[in-house]
Amino acid sequence: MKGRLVLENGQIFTGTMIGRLTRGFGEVVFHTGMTGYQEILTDPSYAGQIVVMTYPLIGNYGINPEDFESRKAWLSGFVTAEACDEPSHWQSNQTLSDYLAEQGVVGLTGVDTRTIVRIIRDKGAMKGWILPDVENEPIQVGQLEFPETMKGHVDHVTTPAMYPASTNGNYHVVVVDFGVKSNIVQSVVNLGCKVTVVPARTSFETIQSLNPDGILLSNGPGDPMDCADVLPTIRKLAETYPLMGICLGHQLLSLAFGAKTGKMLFGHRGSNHPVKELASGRIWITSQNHGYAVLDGQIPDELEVTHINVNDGTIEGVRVKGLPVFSVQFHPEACPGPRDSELLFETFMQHMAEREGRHLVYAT
Ligand SMILES: NC(=O)CC[C@H](N)C(=O)O
Repeated sequence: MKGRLVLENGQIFTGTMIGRLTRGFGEVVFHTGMTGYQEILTDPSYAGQIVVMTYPLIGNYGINPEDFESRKAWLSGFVTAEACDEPSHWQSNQTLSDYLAEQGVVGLTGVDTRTIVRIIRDKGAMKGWILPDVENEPIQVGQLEFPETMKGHVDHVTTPAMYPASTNGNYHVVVVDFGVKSNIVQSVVNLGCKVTVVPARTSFETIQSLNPDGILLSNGPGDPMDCADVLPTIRKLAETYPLMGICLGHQLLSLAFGAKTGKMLFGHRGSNHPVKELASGRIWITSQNHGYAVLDGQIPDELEVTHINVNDGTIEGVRVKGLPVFSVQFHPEACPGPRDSELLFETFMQHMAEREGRHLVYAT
């Protein structure tokens, strides 16, 4: 079945529908990863978005039971130049299209993705619809509605109730779930931590009653200012415990200490974004997925910028001066990779150990 991607600016792209043959609406963004589509499909940060893959062949290693980042696909649509229907990988048990269909997500393939990327790079991320072609009826762009896409997603994707992700370990980490990728949880479990995942709007008192050694603020979808109500809690957590923030968690920590965030023209979504660690001058290649950023030039005295993006100079990490509290805009859990910045989880462990006056001891 033929289908179309209709951009808010009136431009229309024709392709073949895959996955669920339905309508999809969202913010149209592009991702430059050659691999990692399974992680993209199941990363809750993409809720409300239609993701266009710039790499021309997607789906060639299929879908496997190991690489999910959450229990389902959250995004509104998925667009490729070519979607492979005959995957080859020893772990694969499903095609991309079958997975999308099972998850109720619409896909469009055979699309001129290069042109879409050029439009988005030029004009910025914009809203769009994927629509099935009904008997070649012309699409009346003027009659389509393009409502707000970046609000309300965190409440949708966060865990409805607190749960233990690992019940023993030397340190107890509470992960505040704004839409957490499972490999963020896994990264602290792998370091031997006891981990409890709590809903996004859990109070300071409830978290305190869990007696944590450290707090991890997760990634998540939408505009960080949509979570403005949690900023006082985050500030209190940061003033009480060692804390690490990732992506949305980084934006929320920065906001809690008085920084400002803003929407980027087209964001960073890919697996090879170079980031400079300012203290060492080292460059890390990182996985990224964000459309907002902490604004430069308005950093309050309490914060220090620790990392910047090499391509465009945007802020990629901050720390709170005098506290064992830091956050990064990129993804140190590195799924699907690269693993350059994984050591940040060990820094977080070190902070928890120092708070206890202990030497860092990994559980065996
Ligand atoms: N991966 C994330 O946590 C994304 C953060 C935020 N939703 C953004 O787009 O900037």
